[in-house]
Amino acid sequence: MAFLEIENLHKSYGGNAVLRGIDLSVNQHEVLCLIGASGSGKSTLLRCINALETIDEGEIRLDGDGISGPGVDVNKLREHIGIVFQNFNLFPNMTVLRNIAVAPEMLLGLSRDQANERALGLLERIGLADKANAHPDQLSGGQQQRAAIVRSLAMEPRMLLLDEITSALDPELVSEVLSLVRELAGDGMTMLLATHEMNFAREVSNRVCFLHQGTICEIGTPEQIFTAPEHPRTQEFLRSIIAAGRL
Ligand SMILES: Nc1ncnc2c1ncn2[C@@H]1O[C@H](COP(=O)(O)OP(=O)(O)OP(=O)(O)O)[C@@H](O)[C@H]1O
Repeated sequence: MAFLEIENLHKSYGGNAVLRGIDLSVNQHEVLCLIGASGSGKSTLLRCINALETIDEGEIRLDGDGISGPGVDVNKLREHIGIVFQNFNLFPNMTVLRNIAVAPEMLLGLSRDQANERALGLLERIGLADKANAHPDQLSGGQQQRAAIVRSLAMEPRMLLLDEITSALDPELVSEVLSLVRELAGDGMTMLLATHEMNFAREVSNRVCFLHQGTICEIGTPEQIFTAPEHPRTQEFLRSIIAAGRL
């Protein structure tokens, strides 16, 4: 049994069918990258998994337990599955330390000292302990994104969803964020990522999934997808990526 299982997932916005029968599974400790053109449904898929969107049809299971539909404890679900967004979404009025400590304190019941200690340990890990008392706007985009990633880690999630986490960054700041993701992958964190960074997807993924207009066209190892794609849509997408110098 896969760790995360998605079966026949459908999601529409009004008349716009964005996800059209997604079947996907992610194994424990696996890194799976979603690639595809803008609007293909990558973010929506991640948001459905984390219950930020309701689903119209289908089922999502985590470790065998249903996590979609009515009756699901959304707070519990979000303890288990962290999500990091393109725009960091750090709380602007809190210090970096509080940003990381607040959820473990409020939701996991850690004491303030324990939560701060956990947060500081995470900041040390990413070399930002000296920024603990700064506010997010005093950090670079790359530093903010790394802080947002460890904020998710502070909840000790079983899985992370990463939604275009480098898209809002200046190119010179991308690598520090990708290095952190690479490190998490090395530690065995189960991750589902939506990314436009093809070289990164190629390097860090166990499998790559190509989405086209809300359906999975092709899924395979990075080697297979990037060097021998079978589906004409995947081939076309990769040709355009190569022509743009992004692979
Ligand atoms: N809240 C919303 N309300 C209405 N339509 C939405 C909403 N969110 C997404 N959509 C639509 O759903 C489609 C898929 O969007 P989504 O953001 O999932 O694609 P994506 O593959 O992540 O794109 P990108 O690579 O640009 O982030 C798009 O047509 C988008 O306009």
